[in-house]
This record gives sequence, C-alpha cells and structure tokens, in this order.
Amino acid sequence: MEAPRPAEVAQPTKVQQPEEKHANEQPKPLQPPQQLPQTAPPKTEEKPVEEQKKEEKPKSRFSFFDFLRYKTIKEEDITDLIEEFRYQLLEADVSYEVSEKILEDLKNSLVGKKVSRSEELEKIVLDSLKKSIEEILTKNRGFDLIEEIKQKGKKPYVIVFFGVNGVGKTTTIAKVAYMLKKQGLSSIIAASDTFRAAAQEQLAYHAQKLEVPLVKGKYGGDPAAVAFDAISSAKSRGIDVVLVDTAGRMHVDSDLVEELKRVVRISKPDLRVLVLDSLAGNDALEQAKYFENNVGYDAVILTKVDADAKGGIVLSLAYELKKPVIYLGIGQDYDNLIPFSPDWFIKRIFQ
Ligand SMILES: Nc1nc2c(ncn2[C@@H]2O[C@H](COP(=O)(O)OP(=O)(O)OP(=O)(O)O)[C@@H](O)[C@H]2O)c(=O)[nH]1
Repeated sequence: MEAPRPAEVAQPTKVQQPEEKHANEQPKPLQPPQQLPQTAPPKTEEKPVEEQKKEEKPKSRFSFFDFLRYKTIKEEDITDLIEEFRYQLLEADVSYEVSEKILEDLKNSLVGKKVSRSEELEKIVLDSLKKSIEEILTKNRGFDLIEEIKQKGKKPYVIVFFGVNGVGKTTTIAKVAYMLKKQGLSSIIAASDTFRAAAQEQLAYHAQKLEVPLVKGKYGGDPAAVAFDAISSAKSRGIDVVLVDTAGRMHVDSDLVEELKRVVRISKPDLRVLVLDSLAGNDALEQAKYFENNVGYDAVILTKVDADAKGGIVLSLAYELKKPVIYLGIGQDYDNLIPFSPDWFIKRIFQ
C-alpha cells in the first residue's frame, strides 16, 4: 500500500524552523499537527511561490516528531498528537470506543521507543494505525455468501432483507440478484414490501432488466404470503435463491416490526440481512441494536459507502456489531456491490 504523501500527513505548520530560532530559546513542545492521515490532502493557505520555496525542507513528512528523535518517547510527549488523532477519528464518525482502541494501540506502539530517524517514527505510527484497523475489520469478517450458498446446497436458499426506509434494500436486492446470476446461481425476488406502493414497481423494473422472476404482492396485502409464494415457486422451478424484500420500517413502528417478524417466521430464512445506510452515521448503530433485539439478524450490508466521505461508521459497525458486514454498496449500478475488505478500507483511509 502506498504511504500517505507529504501533504496528506500531519504537517508541522507551527514547528519552529531553524533559521527562525532565537539563541536562548528552549525547544518547543510538540505542536498539534493540523492534519492527520486522511483521504484528501488538506487545503493549505496559498502563499507566494518564493515564500513556499524558502519554507520547503527535504524533511520527512513526520518532521513534527523531530523533537522526539534520539530520546525515549514518553506518554506526555505524544499527548497533543493523540488528542489530534482522537479529534480526527471522532470527526470521521468513528465511535468513541473504537477511537480509544486505535489510540491505545498507537500509544503502546510509541511509548518507550527510541528512534533515530523521523522516518522510523512515521513507519511506527502508520503501521500501528493499519494494524488496529485491520484487527477491527477482520474481527467480524464477512463470510463469502456465494460459497455459503453453494456449500449449504439447500434449494432454495432464502435471504430476507430488512432495514429502515430508504437505506437501499431494494437496490441491494437487485445488486445481489445480479451478482448471483454472474456466479451461475438463479434467483427469484419476493416483493414483500406491500406497504409502499412504488416498491412493487421498483422491483418489477429491476427484475425485468435482470431477467429474474418476481412474485408480486397486492398493495396492503400480506407480506408473509408473498414470501411464502416465492419460496414455493422456487421449489417447484428449481431456483437456487429467494430474495425477500420487506417494507422499510422506522424502528419505532411496532406494527411493521411485528409484520417483519411474521415474514421471518414464515419464510424461515437461511440468512437475515440487515441493510444499513452508511450516511446514517451513528444512528445506524442504534438501528442495528434495535433490529438485533427485536428481530435478530445474521449479517449486514452497508450501503452508500461511495457517498460517505468519512467512512468511520464502517469501522464502528464492524467493531461494535459483532456481526459480519458481508458487502458494501458503493453506487447505484448493479455491479456496485463489493465484498467487505479491510484492504479496501485501509486504502481508503491512507491513500
Ligand atoms: N450512492 C448510492 N446510492 C444508493 C446505494 N444503494 C442505494 N442507493 C440509493 O438509495 C435510494 C434508496 O434506495 P432503495 O433501494 O429504494 O431503498 P429502500 O431501502 O428499498 O427504500 P424503502 O423501500 O423506501 O424502504 C435510491 O435512490 C438508491 O439508488 C449505494 O450503495 N450508493
């Protein structure tokens, strides 16, 4: 993986330059870096070219660590640095607990170290961050759905999708149907969202485009009956997978939740997928807790990750849900569904 370029990593905007130093001045304490590793280079103030050239030093990108060189790093030496990282992580929607884990790991990897070159420090910091994130992301690493379906060998393999309104359930089902088709698995969609009139048309559109059969329900009809019919149809036609769409429900709506429980009871799914919108930030965690306590789920698909510049919620979810995040939705096209991969996420943070 490519290490961050100079501009992406903390720059010593306030570090004393040698030529500015006064003879009797004491070494300055660490100044908080203005920017820490992030996806986009920070915007710096425009300065005249001459001035910029004068300020340019062939220094390491972690030269704000200069004062730490040749000495054993103590915890108090890195207080400002840790605080700045904490701020950045929380700003990126990484939950407090996850941020603390990352910072604790970072502290442990720095305190007590004696380094002679700032490049060494830079490497320690980056390695520590990557290792923490990898640990968090791999803890509940998603299983391979295609493998799982093939290995289980049950026909049909039933998947029920649920989540609150507008998270992307219908779009995700279309993406999954597309992915299954590419893998040589047939599917049928159950339009069990009988609550929202347009949901049936939306699914009919996708089903037609993807050439996947669809079992529709009547507006206001029994969603569990639609799922049941789709499963029966799959059995008689030898279809591999049933994808059950359900009405988006606000988790405060107890009637809809009861209805969802019924759909789950009747369709006896092999997999219950909770669809969460990454743009919901920490609210997605609350939704997940609610669905876990009221319906139960086996795996998560996180949508709209393409629109979530921060991405911290992916980390928080992976850490706190204790459930596998199997796919990420990264756009509105059928092929915009990717397996959840720590490498992808780490690259996103550090590139
Ligand atoms: N950018 C982006 N948009 C997405 C993604 N997934 C879904 N969307 C968009 O999100 C909007 C809502 O998606 P739907 O699939 O209708 O959501 P839903 O959960 O079925 O909605 P309800 O049936 O109302 O509960 C649509 O405009 C989708 O195109 C994604 O991964 N990235």
